[in-house]
Amino acid sequence: MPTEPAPSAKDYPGLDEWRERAVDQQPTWAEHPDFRRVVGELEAVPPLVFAGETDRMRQRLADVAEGKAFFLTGGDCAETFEGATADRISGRVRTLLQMAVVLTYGASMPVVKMGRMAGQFSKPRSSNMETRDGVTLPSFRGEMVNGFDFTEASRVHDPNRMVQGYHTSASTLNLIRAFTTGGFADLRLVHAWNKGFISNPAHARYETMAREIDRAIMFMDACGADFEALKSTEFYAGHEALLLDYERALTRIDSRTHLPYDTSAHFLWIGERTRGLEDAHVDFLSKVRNPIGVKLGPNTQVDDTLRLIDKLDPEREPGRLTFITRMGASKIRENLPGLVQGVRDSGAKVVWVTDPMHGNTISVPSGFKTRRFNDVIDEVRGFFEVHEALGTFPGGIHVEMTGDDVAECLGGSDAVDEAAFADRYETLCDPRLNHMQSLEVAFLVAEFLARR
Ligand SMILES: O=C[C@H](O)[C@H](O)COP(=O)(O)O
Ligand SMILES: C=C(OP(=O)(O)O)C(=O)O
Repeated sequence: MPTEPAPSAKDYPGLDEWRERAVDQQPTWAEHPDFRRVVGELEAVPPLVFAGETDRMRQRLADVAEGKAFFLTGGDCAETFEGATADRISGRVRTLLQMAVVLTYGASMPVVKMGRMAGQFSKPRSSNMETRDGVTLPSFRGEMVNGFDFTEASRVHDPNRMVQGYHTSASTLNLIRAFTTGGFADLRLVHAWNKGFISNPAHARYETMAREIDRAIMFMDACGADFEALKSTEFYAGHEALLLDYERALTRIDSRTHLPYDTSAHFLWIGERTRGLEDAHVDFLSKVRNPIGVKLGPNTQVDDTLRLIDKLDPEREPGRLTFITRMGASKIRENLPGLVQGVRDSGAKVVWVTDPMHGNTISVPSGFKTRRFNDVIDEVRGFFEVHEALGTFPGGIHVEMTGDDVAECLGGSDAVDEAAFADRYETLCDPRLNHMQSLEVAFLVAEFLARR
């Protein structure tokens, strides 16, 4: 509860130092006539999350760092404003709840659940420009920056989109909170979460597991157990902290601790393309109290990880820092061990998470970007093998997924093939696992975890 008025973030020493550093992947909107007004508006809006919630998440992640819990993250590659409907949000939340149940039941381990949701509206891109049929326009950078339509007007970087991003995040988060605390996430509804999804092998396997959970609950009920704890669940929101104008404008000084928190989400991560040690993103996130993540690609050196730890987690606080590795299936077994070993030997307690999506993107001749389900699984398997060999804890998984029956990643036991892309490829950026592929990944991870 607030005790005394908190100072303004503007006066917090060092919080704006990032402005003097190199900053990559940003929109070109500083000269836009609405830019200053929009930033002022965002500096005045209510925070999206309470600082105390982010502290609680940091504690939960400290359990992951100690090997006592598992960290599950999933959601769209790029959220869309139009996609923030009750059906779509509930589909993603239900799928994540199902994945979490599979993991909790299969591995007897608490799961920290986070949606790449309520803020995942900006994207780093390989190229600033996109050319189609001889016409070149700025690349799509997420709906908080510009539009997906390939027209000059739509591709303009418009700061007003940040306000729409904030409001869409607020309504998404509101529904997530309603779902996860208002009865929808009650573990006794474990069957109901499966309803409405297309019937398939993973769906059937989930049904069988849900029946076992039902029996266990009935048994506990007969023994007089108290089910209060089953009625709701903690669910966190995170996104890539890419747009520093937005993240800084939503940073508030917490009235309890008098420290800065980025209140746009509970958890923020720095992408592979913007994790330069002396650069703006690392500097800015080093100043906020949220639990934070850094994506690590295949070229990461152990020295990079140690220097990131010094900068982002100087107190070596378990739960503060998560490394999200995205090496690619063919590289993880070679490149990950040195990093894990170096970090372990330094005494730092970070959370290790695998993102088996971003190192496995391919393009097929028809032009679609996709990922092979087998590569995704192979990277997850490699992640578990490396940690097993080193005696460290494989702390979590981070996937791009949706509750919808899309066809964007190839394979799975109800095999998606390229022909299906024509009708069911919906992502605006990178390909996501569909509902069934997501459940399949969860069953596999549960098996790997249980085997430990
Ligand atoms: O999600 C990650 C990146 O934004 C994405 O992979 C970039 O894709 P691009 O290489 O097509 O720009
Ligand atoms: C851009 C992303 O990933 P990476 O930084 O690993 O490329 C992402 O997760 O959306």
